[in-house]
Amino acid sequence: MINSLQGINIYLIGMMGTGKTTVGKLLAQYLGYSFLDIDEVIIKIAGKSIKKIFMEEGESTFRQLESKTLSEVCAYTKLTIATGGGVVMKSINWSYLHHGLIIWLDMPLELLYKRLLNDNSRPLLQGPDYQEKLQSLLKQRESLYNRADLRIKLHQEETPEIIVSRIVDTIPSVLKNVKEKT
Ligand SMILES: Nc1ncnc2c1ncn2[C@@H]1O[C@H](COP(=O)(O)OP(=O)(O)O)[C@@H](O)[C@H]1O
Ligand SMILES: O=C(O)C1=C[C@@H](OP(=O)(O)O)[C@@H](O)[C@H](O)C1
Ligand SMILES: [Mg+2]
Repeated sequence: MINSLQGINIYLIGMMGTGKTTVGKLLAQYLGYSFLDIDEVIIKIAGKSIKKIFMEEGESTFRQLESKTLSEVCAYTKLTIATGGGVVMKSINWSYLHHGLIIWLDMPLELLYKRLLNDNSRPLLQGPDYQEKLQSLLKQRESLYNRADLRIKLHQEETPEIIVSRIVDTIPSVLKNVKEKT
């Protein structure tokens, strides 16, 4: 399977907290790929946290940095890339994502609520009504996530290792479609 990927990048998309960053690192190791987290690249470029970028410069500056970073990384190969949950909202970003294989980590809100309960690093979820915010974001984004090449349903807590093995087992079923894009 690894050879038949031919170095094509893998983009993980999905809501905040689904495990894109955690699973992406392990998946990269398994595939012999390098790992990149778009949020981490932005933090390095801006020299501050995502939360601070939102606070001091606003979401639209963050979204511009996100698109710019994505456009630059898609020039490389053999990368597993964890995107931020909102990357699907800008149509230009799809032209970058489509350079590779797009995988949606799809997790029910109930599990996400638990994961994100004590997390204060995600600026869009601050405040006691974070569950409503998360629900409304999913409503806006679900049909966009559904454009992914592959959807991995995470209906219960599973270890990152198990999730990686499920991804790896499912990739061959979509490789033909992906090669047609390249
Ligand atoms: N499979 C998993 N099982 C248990 N906890 C997980 C799993 N994947 C991620 N987490 C935890 O959930 C939180 C969000 O994970 P993260 O990888 O940052 O998600 P994302 O990048 O999609 O926002 C982190 O605290 C992480 O340690
Ligand atoms: O869903 C979003 O709009 C965001 C998700 C975050 O990344 P994760 O999905 O890795 O948490 C980060 O990019 C930023 O806080 C905005
Ligand atoms: Mg992340």
